[in-house]
Amino acid sequence: MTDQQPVTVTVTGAAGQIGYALLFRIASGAMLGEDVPIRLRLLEVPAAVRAAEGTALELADCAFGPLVSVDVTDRPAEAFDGADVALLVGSRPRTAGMERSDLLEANAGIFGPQGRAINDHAASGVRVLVVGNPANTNALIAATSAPDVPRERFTAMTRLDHNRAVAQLAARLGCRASDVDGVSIWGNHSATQYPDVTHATAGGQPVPTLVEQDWLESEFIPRVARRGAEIIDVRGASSAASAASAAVDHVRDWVHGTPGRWTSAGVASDGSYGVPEGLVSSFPVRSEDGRFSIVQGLDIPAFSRARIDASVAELEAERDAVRGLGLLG
Ligand SMILES: NC(=O)C1=CN([C@@H]2O[C@H](COP(=O)(O)OP(=O)(O)OC[C@H]3O[C@@H](n4cnc5c(N)ncnc54)[C@H](O)[C@@H]3O)[C@@H](O)[C@H]2O)C=CC1
Ligand SMILES: O=C([O-])CC(=O)C(=O)O
Repeated sequence: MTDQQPVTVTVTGAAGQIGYALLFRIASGAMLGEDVPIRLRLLEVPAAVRAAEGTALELADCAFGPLVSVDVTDRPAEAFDGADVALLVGSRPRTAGMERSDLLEANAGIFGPQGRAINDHAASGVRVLVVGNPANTNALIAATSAPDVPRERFTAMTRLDHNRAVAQLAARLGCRASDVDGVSIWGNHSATQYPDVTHATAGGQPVPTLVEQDWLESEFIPRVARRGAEIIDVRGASSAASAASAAVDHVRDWVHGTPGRWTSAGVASDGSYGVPEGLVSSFPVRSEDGRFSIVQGLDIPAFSRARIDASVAELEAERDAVRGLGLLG
């Protein structure tokens, strides 16, 4: 028996494909540790509550040591009540004929109310990871709707992009993913993102001395930035298990730290590297004492500057579109 208080983890979109890959990892202890009791709260739309209840039955059947309870609801206030960690996965996918502004508006209708529910009901130290696309702007909407929660507690997932970049480098160099450090994802979780190896090392060697610039420009950067589309093309559905794994990595590192290395996450900009304050942009980050901080003092060559600026311009356009719809307060 453990006398530790259970940690409440809320997952939205629990009946979706990422939810199905994510919940079992969380319940097994992969995210917070095998000795940390977990209370799961699953939020779904009414039509998918029964499917989420089916997943809850399967979670019970795994007899995971850390899992204390699973509750399923379609009410955000109930789902986020006392939440210590909130994984916002459920979102409105883009469908045929939908303009980008329609997509932003539909998602604001989800992430605005969920942000308010987090503001009003979550635990005071809540940590929020937005996975549902467009993740960065959805995180901005949720954070804006939760004025009492510090901005730093709202993050967007670019860890999948980071992991993809690390994996591509490891494959190219014939080393293990764990030998690679110092990769940075900048900007938006979209095709404009900039996977940056300027400061990366592999087995302690600077990556720029190990790979050709031409490979970086013509293969590595577009491959990482368009990997989501490649998965959809080859798999016939968007990435799910890898996205779930990245979400587990993101929260685990946020809670337990990144001693001696760095990773990437979408965090509220403090103006670092010329990214307008408040935008939720991906940066290289370290995690210490339960907080992410942007890695400071990196040299940004002109090649990188142009790519960071292009992705940040897209984030500004998304923010302005949402603001134009009257959705940012
Ligand atoms: N940031 C990243 O790196 C990645 C983000 N994604 C995004 O994650 C999201 C989820 O992906 P999948 O699980 O594959 O989608 P899915 O369509 O299989 O599941 C989404 C689930 O969300 C639920 N949902 C919709 N509105 C909701 C609401 N208001 N409250 C609670 N639940 C709600 C739906 O009923 C559905 O069960 C998508 O937006 C996808 O684009 C996917 C891969 C990577
Ligand atoms: O591209 C998509 O729709 C899913 C996604 O965000 C990714 O795999 O990075």
